[in-house]
Amino acid sequence: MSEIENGHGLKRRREAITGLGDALRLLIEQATATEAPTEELLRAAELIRRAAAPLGERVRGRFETAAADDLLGGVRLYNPVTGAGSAFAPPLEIHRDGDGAVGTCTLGRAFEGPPSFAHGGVSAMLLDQMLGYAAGAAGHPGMTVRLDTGYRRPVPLYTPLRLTARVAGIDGRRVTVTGTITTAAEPGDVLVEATGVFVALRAEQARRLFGPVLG
Ligand SMILES: CCCCCCCCCC(=O)SCCNC(=O)CCNC(=O)[C@H](O)C(C)(C)COP(=O)(O)OP(=O)(O)OC[C@H]1O[C@@H](n2cnc3c(N)ncnc32)[C@H](O)[C@@H]1OP(=O)(O)O
Repeated sequence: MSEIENGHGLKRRREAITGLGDALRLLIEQATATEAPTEELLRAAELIRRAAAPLGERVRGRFETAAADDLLGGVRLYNPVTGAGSAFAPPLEIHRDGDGAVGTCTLGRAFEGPPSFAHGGVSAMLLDQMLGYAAGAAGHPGMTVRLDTGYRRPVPLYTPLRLTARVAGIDGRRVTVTGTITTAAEPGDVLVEATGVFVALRAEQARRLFGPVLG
């Protein structure tokens, strides 16, 4: 895409994608929490359909990477957990912390399972990403083959959360990673814990699975 060939164009596009992601997340939050009159819902649906139409005029196919992404550099703006451009992502922000990783996010209404608490599948999704990040950051990237989650206490909505992950063991192609979710205010009180097993792909597997994307 010629408009982003120079660095300035790429920066501007990434900012625009983040801005669109922010707007979509606001929309999802308001649309999930709303008790506005029915007429307002009907009007909003029409407006949203109209706003979506031009975005659909140029789209990428399943095996095409977003022009603003950098797969090998780890930039994935539409990742459903961390992507600033994803309407679906909280988004979870992750950074390295010593030999592990720490993440932060706050979950809104759209992630609700039991009333006023997060859906258990959402907690598993956040932890899968955390554990996978920690495996990669430790130099052992792989795909999840197993994820065990223990739900000790419900995860509250609208509450800053803190997630942790660290590699617990490496055995050939298998990396075992453990992680937790707590509130940011009470990092000693574990709400959810997880243990994941990640398997490094053999070169032939990586080619088979991701060849069409990487070219
Ligand atoms: C910085 C970037 C951050 C990125 C974070 C990403 C986080 C998100 C990660 C994901 O969500 S990945 C998507 C979900 N995962 C998948 O779709 C993976 C589906 N599984 C596969 O495609 C295959 O299992 C795979 C290609 C990964 C491996 O296939 P193999 O045929 O090579 O596996 P194989 O059966 O030979 O097992 C390899 C090793 O793993 C072990 N293993 C397999 N399944 C296991 C399991 N369920 N539990 C424990 N160990 C297991 C297996 O015993 C064996 O150990 P050994 O080498 O010691 O013999």
